[in-house]
Amino acid sequence: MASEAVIVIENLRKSFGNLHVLQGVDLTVNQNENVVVLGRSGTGKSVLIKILVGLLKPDSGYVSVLGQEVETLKGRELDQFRQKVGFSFQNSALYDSMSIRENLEFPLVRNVRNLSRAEIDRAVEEALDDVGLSQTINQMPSELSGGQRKRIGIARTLILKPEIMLYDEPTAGLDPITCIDINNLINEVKERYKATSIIITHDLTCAKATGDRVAMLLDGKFERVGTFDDVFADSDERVQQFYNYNFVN
Ligand SMILES: Nc1ncnc2c1ncn2[C@@H]1O[C@H](COP(=O)(O)OP(=O)(O)OP(=O)(O)O)[C@@H](O)[C@H]1O
Repeated sequence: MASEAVIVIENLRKSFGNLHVLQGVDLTVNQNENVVVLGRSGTGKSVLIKILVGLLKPDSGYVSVLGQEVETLKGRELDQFRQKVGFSFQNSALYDSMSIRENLEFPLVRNVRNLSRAEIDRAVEEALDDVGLSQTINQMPSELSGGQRKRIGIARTLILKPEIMLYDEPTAGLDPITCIDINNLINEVKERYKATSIIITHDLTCAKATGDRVAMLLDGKFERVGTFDDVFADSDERVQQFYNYNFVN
Protein backbone atom coordinates (compact mmCIF):
# COMPACT_ATOMS: atom_id res chain seq x y z
CA MET A 1 0.00 0.00 0.00
CA ALA A 2 1.38 3.44 -0.93
CA SER A 3 2.06 5.73 2.04
CA GLU A 4 -0.20 8.70 2.49
CA ALA A 5 1.41 12.08 1.80
CA VAL A 6 0.93 14.29 4.87
CA ILE A 7 3.04 17.29 3.79
CA VAL A 8 3.18 18.30 0.13
CA ILE A 9 5.35 21.23 -0.97
CA GLU A 10 5.54 22.18 -4.64
CA ASN A 11 7.68 24.87 -6.24
CA LEU A 12 7.68 26.98 -3.07
CA ARG A 13 9.32 30.39 -3.34
CA LYS A 14 10.03 33.00 -0.70
CA SER A 15 12.21 36.11 -0.90
CA PHE A 16 12.84 39.00 1.44
CA GLY A 17 13.57 41.94 -0.85
CA ASN A 18 16.56 40.90 -2.93
CA LEU A 19 17.29 37.91 -0.73
CA HIS A 20 15.90 34.88 -2.56
CA VAL A 21 15.71 32.30 0.22
CA LEU A 22 13.49 29.52 -1.13
CA GLN A 23 13.72 29.19 -4.88
CA GLY A 24 11.46 26.33 -5.89
CA VAL A 25 11.33 23.89 -2.98
CA ASP A 26 9.64 20.52 -3.58
CA LEU A 27 9.15 17.94 -0.86
CA THR A 28 6.62 15.27 0.08
CA VAL A 29 6.60 13.78 3.58
CA ASN A 30 4.59 10.61 4.14
CA GLN A 31 2.54 9.49 7.12
CA ASN A 32 4.75 8.24 9.98
CA GLU A 33 7.96 9.28 8.25
CA ASN A 34 10.85 11.26 9.78
CA VAL A 35 12.44 13.65 7.30
CA VAL A 36 15.56 15.54 8.34
CA VAL A 37 16.17 18.93 6.76
CA LEU A 38 19.84 19.84 6.45
CA GLY A 39 21.39 23.03 5.21
CA ARG A 40 23.92 25.63 6.17
CA SER A 41 22.98 28.58 8.37
CA GLY A 42 20.73 31.05 6.64
CA THR A 43 19.61 28.68 3.87
CA GLY A 44 15.95 29.03 4.87
CA LYS A 45 15.16 26.02 7.06
CA SER A 46 13.28 28.07 9.65
CA VAL A 47 11.52 30.06 6.94
CA LEU A 48 10.27 26.76 5.50
CA ILE A 49 8.95 25.60 8.89
CA LYS A 50 7.24 28.95 9.47
CA ILE A 51 5.50 28.63 6.11
CA LEU A 52 4.36 25.10 7.02
CA VAL A 53 2.59 26.34 10.16
CA GLY A 54 1.20 29.49 8.55
CA LEU A 55 3.45 31.98 10.37
CA LEU A 56 4.87 33.25 7.06
CA LYS A 57 3.19 33.49 3.67
CA PRO A 58 5.00 32.11 0.61
CA ASP A 59 5.45 34.30 -2.48
CA SER A 60 4.28 31.42 -4.67
CA GLY A 61 3.96 27.66 -4.76
CA TYR A 62 1.70 25.07 -3.14
CA VAL A 63 1.87 23.91 0.49
CA SER A 64 -0.57 21.35 1.82
CA VAL A 65 -0.35 19.91 5.34
CA LEU A 66 -2.76 17.22 6.56
CA GLY A 67 -4.84 17.78 3.44
CA GLN A 68 -5.25 21.52 4.04
CA GLU A 69 -3.75 24.31 1.98
CA VAL A 70 -2.04 26.25 4.79
CA GLU A 71 -2.14 29.66 3.13
CA THR A 72 -5.94 29.62 2.99
CA LEU A 73 -6.45 28.90 6.72
CA LYS A 74 -7.67 31.69 8.99
CA GLY A 75 -9.00 32.25 12.50
CA ARG A 76 -10.46 29.18 14.16
CA GLU A 77 -9.48 26.88 11.29
CA LEU A 78 -5.84 27.98 11.63
CA ASP A 79 -5.97 27.48 15.44
CA GLN A 80 -7.36 23.96 15.02
CA PHE A 81 -4.73 23.20 12.39
CA ARG A 82 -1.89 24.37 14.65
CA GLN A 83 -3.03 22.02 17.41
CA LYS A 84 -2.31 19.13 15.06
CA VAL A 85 1.18 20.42 14.28
CA GLY A 86 3.57 20.45 17.23
CA PHE A 87 6.49 22.84 17.01
CA SER A 88 9.42 22.14 19.31
CA PHE A 89 11.52 25.30 19.45
CA GLN A 90 15.30 25.40 19.39
CA ASN A 91 15.62 27.03 22.84
CA SER A 92 12.87 24.83 24.40
CA ALA A 93 10.86 28.05 25.02
CA LEU A 94 9.89 27.10 28.58
CA TYR A 95 8.47 29.78 30.87
CA ASP A 96 11.08 30.28 33.57
CA SER A 97 8.62 31.56 36.15
CA MET A 98 6.39 28.48 35.86
CA SER A 99 6.98 25.00 37.26
CA ILE A 100 7.31 22.06 34.88
CA ARG A 101 3.69 21.10 35.67
CA GLU A 102 2.49 24.63 34.82
CA ASN A 103 4.59 24.73 31.65
CA LEU A 104 2.95 21.53 30.45
CA GLU A 105 -0.57 22.58 31.45
CA PHE A 106 -0.28 25.85 29.57
CA PRO A 107 -0.88 24.62 26.00
CA LEU A 108 -3.64 22.27 27.19
CA VAL A 109 -5.62 24.88 29.07
CA ARG A 110 -5.19 27.38 26.26
CA ASN A 111 -6.18 25.03 23.44
CA VAL A 112 -8.56 22.45 24.88
CA ARG A 113 -11.66 23.72 26.65
CA ASN A 114 -13.61 22.10 29.48
CA LEU A 115 -10.97 19.71 30.75
CA SER A 116 -11.38 18.57 34.35
CA ARG A 117 -8.53 18.91 36.85
CA ALA A 118 -8.10 15.13 36.78
CA GLU A 119 -7.86 15.08 32.96
CA ILE A 120 -5.24 17.84 33.00
CA ASP A 121 -3.22 16.04 35.69
CA ARG A 122 -3.37 12.78 33.75
CA ALA A 123 -2.26 14.43 30.50
CA VAL A 124 0.68 16.14 32.24
CA GLU A 125 1.75 12.91 33.91
CA GLU A 126 1.51 10.98 30.62
CA ALA A 127 3.53 13.57 28.68
CA LEU A 128 6.24 13.62 31.36
CA ASP A 129 6.32 9.85 31.44
CA ASP A 130 6.72 9.81 27.63
CA VAL A 131 9.96 11.77 27.94
CA GLY A 132 11.14 9.91 31.07
CA LEU A 133 11.03 12.93 33.40
CA SER A 134 8.10 12.27 35.75
CA GLN A 135 10.22 13.19 38.75
CA THR A 136 10.67 16.81 37.60
CA ILE A 137 6.96 17.71 37.79
CA ASN A 138 7.32 20.21 40.65
CA GLN A 139 10.71 21.62 39.66
CA MET A 140 11.43 24.91 37.94
CA PRO A 141 13.05 25.00 34.45
CA SER A 142 16.18 26.65 35.89
CA GLU A 143 16.80 23.53 37.99
CA LEU A 144 17.03 21.26 34.92
CA SER A 145 19.92 20.48 32.61
CA GLY A 146 19.88 21.56 28.94
CA GLY A 147 18.98 18.03 27.84
CA GLN A 148 16.14 17.81 30.36
CA ARG A 149 14.80 21.18 29.22
CA LYS A 150 14.79 19.94 25.63
CA ARG A 151 12.83 16.88 26.73
CA ILE A 152 10.32 19.00 28.62
CA GLY A 153 9.98 21.21 25.53
CA ILE A 154 9.15 18.08 23.53
CA ALA A 155 6.71 16.89 26.25
CA ARG A 156 4.96 20.24 26.10
CA THR A 157 4.46 19.75 22.38
CA LEU A 158 3.37 16.12 22.77
CA ILE A 159 0.68 16.97 25.31
CA LEU A 160 -1.65 18.08 22.50
CA LYS A 161 -1.06 14.73 20.73
CA PRO A 162 -0.02 16.33 17.43
CA GLU A 163 -0.12 14.43 14.15
CA ILE A 164 2.99 16.25 12.95
CA MET A 165 6.09 17.17 14.94
CA LEU A 166 8.50 19.87 13.80
CA TYR A 167 11.81 19.81 15.66
CA ASP A 168 14.08 22.85 15.33
CA GLU A 169 17.66 21.80 16.13
CA PRO A 170 16.68 19.38 18.89
CA THR A 171 20.26 18.46 19.82
CA ALA A 172 21.92 21.88 19.56
CA GLY A 173 24.25 22.59 22.47
CA LEU A 174 24.00 19.11 24.04
CA ASP A 175 26.79 16.66 24.79
CA PRO A 176 27.03 13.57 22.53
CA ILE A 177 25.42 11.16 25.02
CA THR A 178 22.48 13.46 25.67
CA CYS A 179 22.15 13.88 21.89
CA ILE A 180 21.69 10.11 21.61
CA ASP A 181 18.91 10.30 24.25
CA ILE A 182 17.13 12.99 22.24
CA ASN A 183 17.55 11.03 19.00
CA ASN A 184 16.02 7.99 20.71
CA LEU A 185 13.15 10.13 22.00
CA ILE A 186 12.43 11.44 18.49
CA ASN A 187 12.30 7.84 17.23
CA GLU A 188 10.07 6.79 20.14
CA VAL A 189 7.64 9.61 19.36
CA LYS A 190 7.46 8.31 15.80
CA GLU A 191 6.66 4.77 16.97
CA ARG A 192 4.32 5.60 19.85
CA TYR A 193 2.31 8.45 18.31
CA LYS A 194 2.60 7.35 14.69
CA ALA A 195 3.61 10.97 14.19
CA THR A 196 5.10 12.42 11.02
CA SER A 197 8.13 14.58 11.73
CA ILE A 198 10.42 17.14 10.16
CA ILE A 199 13.68 17.54 12.03
CA ILE A 200 15.89 20.53 11.32
CA THR A 201 19.44 19.90 12.41
CA HIS A 202 23.10 20.61 11.73
CA ASP A 203 23.99 17.44 13.62
CA LEU A 204 24.69 14.61 11.16
CA THR A 205 24.65 11.99 13.90
CA CYS A 206 21.09 13.09 14.70
CA ALA A 207 20.24 13.11 10.97
CA LYS A 208 21.49 9.57 10.51
CA ALA A 209 19.82 8.26 13.67
CA THR A 210 16.38 9.82 13.15
CA GLY A 211 15.90 10.41 9.43
CA ASP A 212 14.09 7.89 7.25
CA ARG A 213 15.16 10.35 4.58
CA VAL A 214 17.25 13.49 4.61
CA ALA A 215 16.65 16.53 2.43
CA MET A 216 19.50 18.92 1.84
CA LEU A 217 18.70 22.54 1.12
CA LEU A 218 21.24 23.86 -1.37
CA ASP A 219 20.86 27.20 -3.16
CA GLY A 220 17.19 27.54 -2.26
CA LYS A 221 16.09 24.04 -3.30
CA PHE A 222 16.06 20.49 -2.02
CA GLU A 223 18.60 19.27 -4.52
CA ARG A 224 19.38 16.07 -2.63
CA VAL A 225 16.65 13.96 -1.01
CA GLY A 226 17.07 10.33 0.01
CA THR A 227 18.47 8.07 2.68
CA PHE A 228 21.39 9.51 4.64
CA ASP A 229 23.84 7.17 2.92
CA ASP A 230 22.50 7.96 -0.57
CA VAL A 231 22.66 11.72 -0.05
CA PHE A 232 26.21 11.65 1.28
CA ALA A 233 27.44 9.20 -1.35
CA ASP A 234 27.09 12.16 -3.74
CA SER A 235 30.42 13.63 -4.80
CA ASP A 236 28.96 17.16 -5.19
CA GLU A 237 31.41 19.51 -3.50
CA ARG A 238 28.69 21.31 -1.49
CA VAL A 239 27.42 17.99 -0.10
CA GLN A 240 30.90 16.75 0.77
CA GLN A 241 31.81 20.07 2.35
CA PHE A 242 28.80 19.79 4.64
CA TYR A 243 29.76 16.26 5.63
CA ASN A 244 33.45 17.00 6.23
CA TYR A 245 32.73 20.16 8.13
CA ASN A 246 30.49 18.25 10.54
CA PHE A 247 32.95 15.51 11.29
CA VAL A 248 36.28 17.30 11.05
CA ASN A 249 35.44 20.35 13.17
N1 LIG B 1 11.00 37.87 8.51
C1 LIG B 1 12.14 38.02 7.83
N2 LIG B 1 12.45 39.18 7.23
C2 LIG B 1 13.58 39.32 6.52
N3 LIG B 1 14.50 38.34 6.35
C3 LIG B 1 14.25 37.16 6.93
C4 LIG B 1 13.08 36.94 7.70
N4 LIG B 1 13.09 35.66 8.15
C5 LIG B 1 14.25 35.12 7.70
N5 LIG B 1 14.94 36.01 6.95
C6 LIG B 1 16.22 35.75 6.27
O1 LIG B 1 16.07 34.57 5.51
C7 LIG B 1 17.29 33.81 5.54
C8 LIG B 1 17.00 32.40 6.01
O2 LIG B 1 16.68 32.43 7.40
P1 LIG B 1 16.38 31.12 8.24
O3 LIG B 1 16.13 31.59 9.64
O4 LIG B 1 15.30 30.32 7.60
O5 LIG B 1 17.76 30.33 8.15
P2 LIG B 1 18.11 28.90 8.74
O6 LIG B 1 18.46 28.02 7.59
O7 LIG B 1 17.02 28.42 9.64
O8 LIG B 1 19.43 29.25 9.57
P3 LIG B 1 20.04 28.63 10.93
O9 LIG B 1 20.56 27.27 10.58
O10 LIG B 1 21.15 29.59 11.24
O11 LIG B 1 18.95 28.64 11.96
C9 LIG B 1 18.26 34.58 6.46
O12 LIG B 1 19.14 35.32 5.65
C10 LIG B 1 17.35 35.49 7.25
O13 LIG B 1 18.00 36.68 7.61
